[in-house]
Amino acid sequence: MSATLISVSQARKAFGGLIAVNDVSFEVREGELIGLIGPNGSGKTTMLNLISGALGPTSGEIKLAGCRISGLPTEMVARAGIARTFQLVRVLPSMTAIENVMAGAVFARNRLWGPRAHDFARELLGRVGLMGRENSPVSAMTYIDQKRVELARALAADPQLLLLDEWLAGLNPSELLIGINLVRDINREGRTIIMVEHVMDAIRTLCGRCVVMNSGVKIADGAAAAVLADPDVIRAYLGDDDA
Ligand SMILES: Nc1ncnc2c1ncn2[C@@H]1O[C@H](COP(=O)(O)OP(=O)(O)OP(=O)(O)O)[C@@H](O)[C@H]1O
Repeated sequence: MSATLISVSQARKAFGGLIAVNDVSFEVREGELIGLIGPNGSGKTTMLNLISGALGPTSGEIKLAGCRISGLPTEMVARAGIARTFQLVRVLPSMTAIENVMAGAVFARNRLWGPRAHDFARELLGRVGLMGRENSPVSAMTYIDQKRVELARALAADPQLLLLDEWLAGLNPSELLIGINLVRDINREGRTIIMVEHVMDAIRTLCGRCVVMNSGVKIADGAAAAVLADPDVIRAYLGDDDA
């Protein structure tokens, strides 16, 4: 069995009186692709924010390959090997696609500069389906293409762990198929992935394992098929009245 890459121990995040993440623990092993799922407002994005360092936990601890990362600033977490995409895309609109991706390479564990960063960024844009669009200003791109740029930028950091926050949301059926294959390929290359996703077909197809949150609490953690058939999980999604 592969080694533990990320371990989340009793992570808690309170916003005033609201406990968005309530003493959640789970581990992800090297090479795994797990789904972090749950109904709206269940704490998934907050969990990603804790892992990426965008937020510090109120209590608890997060370790990457055995080293504590919780409480570190985002740049240091990025440098340690965690990259992410955002639910609402965050690209640098005044820059071109390739400039955005090259900006990601600066945060790589092995920083790349100049022509090497440029070549790598071009290769990554090709991978996400944007070959020939390197010099397009991001502000002139569609939302979906901006998502592609953001994924390429995350990959440019050469992360050990990639966090995808609803990266497949909003894709049409043919784009979804391409997106699913892309995520699968990225994982098969050895990159560990945690994906927050509402597209259940993608979860079923891609994720060996799922962690399920509801109202800040982890309610299930196991093989995707078993978890999605768990009555507690179904109840959480449908609400008590419909379960
Ligand atoms: N910065 C913040 N300040 C106050 N409350 C917050 C903040 N961020 C999140 N919350 C609250 O924490 C709870 C969990 O939100 P979060 O965005 O983590 O859920 P989610 O599972 O990602 O939801 P969705 O699937 O809708 O994106 C929600 O009640 C949300 O309103």
